[in-house]
Amino acid sequence: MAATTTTTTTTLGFVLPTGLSPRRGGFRVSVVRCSASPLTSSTGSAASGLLVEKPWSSYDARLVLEDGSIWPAKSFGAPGTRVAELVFNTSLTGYQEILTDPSYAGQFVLMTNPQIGNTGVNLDDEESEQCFLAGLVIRSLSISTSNWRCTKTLADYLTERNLMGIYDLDTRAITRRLREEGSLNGVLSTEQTKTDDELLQMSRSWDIVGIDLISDVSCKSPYEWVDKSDSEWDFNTNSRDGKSYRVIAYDFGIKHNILRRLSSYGCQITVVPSTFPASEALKMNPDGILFSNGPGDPSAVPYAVETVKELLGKVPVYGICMGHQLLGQALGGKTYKMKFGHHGGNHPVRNNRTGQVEISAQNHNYAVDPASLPGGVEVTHVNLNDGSCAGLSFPAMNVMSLQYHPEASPGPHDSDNAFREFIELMKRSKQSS
Ligand SMILES: NC(=O)CC[C@H](N)C(=O)O
Repeated sequence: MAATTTTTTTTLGFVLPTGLSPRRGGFRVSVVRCSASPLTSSTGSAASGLLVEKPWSSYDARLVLEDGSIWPAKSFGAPGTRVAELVFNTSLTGYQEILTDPSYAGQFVLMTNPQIGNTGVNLDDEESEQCFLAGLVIRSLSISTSNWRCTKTLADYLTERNLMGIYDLDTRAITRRLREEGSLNGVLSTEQTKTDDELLQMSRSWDIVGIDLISDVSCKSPYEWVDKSDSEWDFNTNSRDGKSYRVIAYDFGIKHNILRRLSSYGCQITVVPSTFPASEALKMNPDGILFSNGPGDPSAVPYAVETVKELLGKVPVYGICMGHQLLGQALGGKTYKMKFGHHGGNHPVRNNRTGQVEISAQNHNYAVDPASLPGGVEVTHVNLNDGSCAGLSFPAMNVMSLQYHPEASPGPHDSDNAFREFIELMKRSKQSS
């Protein structure tokens, strides 16, 4: 496939057919073929300083976005055709944790870090048993893999898990487009028999909004979780009181590091499916309940909101990400879809109670609208990039929640203290009962 068949270069670095010009909010044409790689030449010229293409790699894949742009690329995972929503992630490290975060179900993740794959993959950095995301989009795949924990290359890992991955496309230009136009649906395909128009129609006739994605990623039956964080990676250990708390964790797509952190803080955890009845959870006499992260639209899972409502006020609860959004709704608030969401390990959040700023790990496309919340519900944390709600508290019902990821994995650990706050909440509630 030719990398470029166009004649007009735009300021964003991609090229358009003659006579076309880009404009904010979309394109006048239905199909625009974009430059695959402005830095790479398939003919190769060492003298001109350009990278020389490897003879064995070719542009065998396409990413077709719903705005009509087409991005030729090279595939390094499984073959096939997948439709999903494209989001960009600004984390510099931790691609394996991102690949195994179930909250990415229904999405292609584009990494803004230009080179991925350097450290390969290992058995320790998994955040769930499976990869639920629809595919990985990167600028450059590292040609060498080097890490003492590495057991295989990223390409082999994706292929074994039947996951699509593409590289050698202009991820900066695509990221700018997502920031200007908002998240876009797209189709990733290695099938040469499908026309650009067919793929474009596929991307335009699919929508992530309104779909229940948590039922596919949640566990099917309850289980006990005992693993703690590896002592080599653990920190903050002085703040633990050594007491044990019984916690039920609703699995809407839970990341393992949430469970490891709770366990390290002294919790005995039973993980239950998203459909587990509230009455059954209460019969287990927990000290607290955690509502986990999870993929997709929080207003598409009313049954989960009902479960949260039934538990409110009966036992201390803690919501993380999807769990926070479900709590927001259960308290009477509304959630909305953000323009392009927050995905990365560099999001500043202000804790309104302490005035301190935490750099946090985030991954969400929806948020709770603070104006829709009833009196008594306090916005405890604010995302400093855009002022959106990043945390809630409703002391009258022992509720606390965060829109972001105190468990990091990947990302900074500034917010780990939130697990201790949940322990304090359970302790206070136990003492007063
Ligand atoms: N990490 C999560 O829990 C994601 C929450 C929700 N699915 C969103 O995209 O906003």
